[in-house]
Amino acid sequence: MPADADTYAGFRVGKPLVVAIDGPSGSGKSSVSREVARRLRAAYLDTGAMYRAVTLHCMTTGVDLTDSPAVESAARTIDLDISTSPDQESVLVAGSDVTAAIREPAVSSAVSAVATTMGARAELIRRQQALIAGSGHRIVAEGRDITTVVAPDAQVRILLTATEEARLRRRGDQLGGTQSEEQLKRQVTERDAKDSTVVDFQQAADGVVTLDSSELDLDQTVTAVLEIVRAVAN
Ligand SMILES: Nc1ncnc2c1ncn2[C@@H]1O[C@H](COP(=O)(O)OP(=O)(O)OP(=O)(O)O)[C@@H](O)[C@H]1O
Ligand SMILES: Nc1ccn([C@H]2C[C@H](O)[C@@H](COP(=O)(O)O)O2)c(=O)n1
Repeated sequence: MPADADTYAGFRVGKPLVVAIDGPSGSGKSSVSREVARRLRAAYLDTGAMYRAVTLHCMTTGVDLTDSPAVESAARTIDLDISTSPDQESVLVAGSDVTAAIREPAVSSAVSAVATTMGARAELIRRQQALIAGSGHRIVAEGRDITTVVAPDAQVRILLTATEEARLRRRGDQLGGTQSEEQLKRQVTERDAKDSTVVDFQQAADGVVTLDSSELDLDQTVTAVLEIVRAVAN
C-alpha cells in the first residue's frame, strides 16, 4: 500500500477495522490489545472491565451474586461509563471512578458469577456492540466471546493463548508477587474453568487465528498481532 496522508504505520486510518481478540486470563489480551489499538489509531474496548464493574457494583450495593434475576437487573440498570481511548483507562459507575477497584483480587474471585449469568451477559453484549458501533467500527475489542458472539463479523479475529505456567507467572508478576500460588490459581485457572462453562475461549472458532504468546514478550506479541492484521485486513 502506498504511504500517503491516509495511512499510518502501513494501515489506512479512516477504514473500518474491528480487531476481535479473545483468550484465557493472563494471556495478555488487555496489554496487547491496548498497544495494538494505539498503533492502529483505533479505539480500545476491555469488555472484561464491564463484567468487573457489574460485579463490584453488586458487591457494594448488597446484590447477592447467586441471585440471577438480581444480577441481571444490576447489569441492565448500572450507570456504566467505560473509556474506549487506549490512552485513558477509566471506568466510572454512577460517576465514581472504579478503575482500580475492579482489579482487586476480591473482584477477580467473584466476577465469574456475573459472567455466568446469561441475562447479564446479554445486556453487556448489547452494550459492547453499541460501543463498537459508536467507535465507527474502528476498534480493538478483547474478552472471551468477541470473536464468536460480540463481533463475529470482525475483519480480524484472534485467539491469544499462552501456557498456564506463563499466564500464572505473568499474573503473579503483575500483582507484584503479593499472591500465593493458590490465590493465583483461583484468580486465573479456576476462574477460566468457571467462565468456560458459558463461553468457549480455549479453542479457536472457524476463521479465528490462534496466536500462542508463551515464548514471546509483550512487544513481540504486539508485532505478531499487527502482522496478522496486515495479512488479513489490508
Ligand atoms: N507476551 C507477554 N510476555 C510477557 N508478559 C506479558 C505478555 N503479554 C502480557 N504480559 C503481561 O502479563 C500480565 C497480564 O496481561 P493482561 O492483563 O494483558 O492479560 P489478560 O489476558 O488481559 O488477563 P485478564 O483476562 O485476566 O484480564 C501483564 O502484566 C502484562 O504486561
Ligand atoms: N467478553 C468477556 C469478557 C470477560 N468475561 C468475564 C470472564 C472474566 O472472568 C471476567 C473478567 O475479565 P478479565 O478482566 O479478566 O478479562 O469477565 C466474559 O465472560 N466475557
